[in-house]
Amino acid sequence: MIKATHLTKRFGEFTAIHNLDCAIPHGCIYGLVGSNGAGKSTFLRLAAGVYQADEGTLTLSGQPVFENPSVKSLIAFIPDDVYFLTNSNLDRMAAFYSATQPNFDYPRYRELTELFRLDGKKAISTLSKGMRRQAAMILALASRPEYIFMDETFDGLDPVMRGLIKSLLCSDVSERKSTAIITSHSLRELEDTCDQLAMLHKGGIILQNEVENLKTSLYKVQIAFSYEYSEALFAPFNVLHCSKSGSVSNLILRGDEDRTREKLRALSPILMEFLPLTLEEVFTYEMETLGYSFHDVDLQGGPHV
Ligand SMILES: Nc1ncnc2c1ncn2[C@@H]1O[C@H](COP(=O)(O)OP(=O)(O)OP(=O)(O)O)[C@@H](O)[C@H]1O
Repeated sequence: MIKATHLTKRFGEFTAIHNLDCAIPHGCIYGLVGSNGAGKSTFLRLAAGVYQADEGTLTLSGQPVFENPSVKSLIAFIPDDVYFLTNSNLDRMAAFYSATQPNFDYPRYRELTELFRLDGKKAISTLSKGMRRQAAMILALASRPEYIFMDETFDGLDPVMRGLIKSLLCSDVSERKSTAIITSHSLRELEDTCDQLAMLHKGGIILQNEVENLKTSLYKVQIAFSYEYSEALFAPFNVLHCSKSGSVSNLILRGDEDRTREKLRALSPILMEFLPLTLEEVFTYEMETLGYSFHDVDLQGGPHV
């Protein structure tokens, strides 16, 4: 379990992470989505023990991580600007990792190098940005970490590589019960990989939930009646959003779907259709109810509502 309690990090007068709480269970892929400057990298650096919190705590399996080498040795951290030893190649980096990471797995390293078709002898300085990201991922997965933290990992990767990294991450987490935190600007990038999603905004988590709960928490209903009616007809329902055009209303609803269907049917509609929402739509409406606009957080691949 990764647990942050009232976590706060300041840079001088500026508070980058403010009173953040979260609990991430073992075997979970936790997606942290947020706009530029939201605090994603700062949170990951706190989780990886690179930064010390100014207030609050962050623990991995109950242990503080800052200046705690035994806990740090269980972590693989891929920062947004991946770092390698100067004049190094992947094989030399693997030798370095095997000396510092207690679970480094050479057969797995070779398997992954072949899978990614990277030449272990080639100088890292000559690899493309995307290839350097792949190299960092190989080293991270071959380290057999208990915790894997990836900052903007899919940036600069082509769709095939993105798919490969996502599937390797998912199988690693499900087979070994490791725990992953991945960050992105794009909700769409994370939704097919993560078990839980959190929206970070100005250093605080404003919305977090399991992806399955998010997907089923809200639904859209298109409904029409032959008689004159106003939006007051829907007062008994948990309506987050209603728009009416002629006799047809589009409703965004929360609550038990079967019961809602039954109650709406009792109003004798001439048309009634239940439609699923995309995750982006769910975030949009959930954030609206919290007083935020999805557009304020300025995510790439914004909502289509
Ligand atoms: N070392 C630092 N010194 C001063 N301010 C910092 C430092 N690191 C981060 N910040 C500030 O903290 C805020 C959060 O930065 P952070 O890098 O965590 O955001 P982010 O969500 O990862 O952004 P991006 O998506 O652009 O990478 C920003 O306003 C940034 O300027």
